[in-house]
Amino acid sequence: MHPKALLDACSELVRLTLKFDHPADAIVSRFFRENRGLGPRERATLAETVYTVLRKKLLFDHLAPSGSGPKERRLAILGFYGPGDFLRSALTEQEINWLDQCEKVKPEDLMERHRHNLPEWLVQPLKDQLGDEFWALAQSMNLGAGLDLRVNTFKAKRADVQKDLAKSGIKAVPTPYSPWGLRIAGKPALNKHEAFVRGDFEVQDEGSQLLAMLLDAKRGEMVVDFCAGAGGKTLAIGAAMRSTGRLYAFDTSAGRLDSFKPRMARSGLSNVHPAAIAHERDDRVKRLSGKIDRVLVDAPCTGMGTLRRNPDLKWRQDMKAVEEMAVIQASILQSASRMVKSGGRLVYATCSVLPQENEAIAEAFSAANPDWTPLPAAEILTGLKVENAQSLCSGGENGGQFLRLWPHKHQTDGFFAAIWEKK
Ligand SMILES: C[S@@+](CC[C@H](N)C(=O)[O-])C[C@H]1O[C@@H](n2cnc3c(N)ncnc32)[C@H](O)[C@@H]1O
Repeated sequence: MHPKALLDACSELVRLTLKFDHPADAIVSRFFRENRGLGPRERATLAETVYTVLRKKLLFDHLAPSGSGPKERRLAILGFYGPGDFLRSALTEQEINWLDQCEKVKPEDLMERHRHNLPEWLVQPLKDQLGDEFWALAQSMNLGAGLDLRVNTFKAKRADVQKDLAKSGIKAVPTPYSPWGLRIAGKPALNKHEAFVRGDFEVQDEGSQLLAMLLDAKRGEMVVDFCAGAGGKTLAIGAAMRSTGRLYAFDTSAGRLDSFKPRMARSGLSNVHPAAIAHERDDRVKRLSGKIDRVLVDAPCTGMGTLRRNPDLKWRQDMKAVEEMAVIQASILQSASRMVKSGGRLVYATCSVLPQENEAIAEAFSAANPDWTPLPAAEILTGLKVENAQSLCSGGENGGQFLRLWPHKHQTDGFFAAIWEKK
């Protein structure tokens, strides 16, 4: 595609995304469906340009007014993903001069907000938790996420998948914490790879793998993944159960559960039972009261731990959304907990880095439910032979109570988990 046409397409996609009326990934996918002639490199340029604009929106909004032409074009120029010469061949002389000026701006000349590119409502809760480390987090949140795989241990061994990938020139190394994970260099297309089609692996962040591990589901048990969505963690749990017992995958979104079906077929698991529920007090849930060995509540959340992948979320939410989410999270956790039998395990997890959705929910649950014993995440993970498990945790008397993953420290998305055992 001619550079000018590609820049025009980038500007149009920036314009569509900045309406914030749908999630950015849905808008990008739709644009690709409607423009089927786009090749893989053009798609990469379009997607990365839009994501850079979303990540650095405050900086670019600050720089854009000094240029001319439609605002979305100026933003697309600032965020353009590709060689500088290629971009410049699409620009007018005036635009080239403006871009040169923008590229000379030094970070020390910028205000804080133009450096961290985070909305004010999110900055203070992060600074309160992290102090000086806030800047390392802000920086890591404004970079793209890496690519992790979870080996389907029901079908394959990690070392064999690693060798299979190497044969096709894909470099993969074991993830530092999850015994199921491989970290891939770069972003190779994997969905047509033989090992993927065979169901030997799924794409899954190492953090999500650790959440599934905390449930520690065993062969033959009755287990519920309460907010199963497209089933990422369900598949990990099902493989840990060696396709035995019964694993219910509940979600209020039938659409998400539908997209789980092809993944389930690939995985070879026959113990998974997906079921759409109307809400957390659905009759299906009530019927299982006191019957389940382990329940995972991977609760809906603001997703503030996933800004590397979903940078639009920070502009589409606010503190009011966090507070509303907390009410839903508490209600789901309370309902889901009723299914657990005596001696059973409950795990509450989010992909948020905000204490309102994490520690506050877990501590309120513990206070209101004295018949539950909180279990320390660090001990569970150490027992499962996760190296340096303590470094993944925080809270409680010795800092090992909750799983607390951070992009800048652990190269995962931001995740939280709390665990209890029913007395
Ligand atoms: C964080 S996502 C789950 C991701 C999924 N566990 C995975 O690993 O791919 C949260 C899910 O909760 C579902 N959800 C929202 N409200 C719910 C409710 N009241 N009961 C059960 N699921 C709910 C959403 O549809 C969404 O799929």
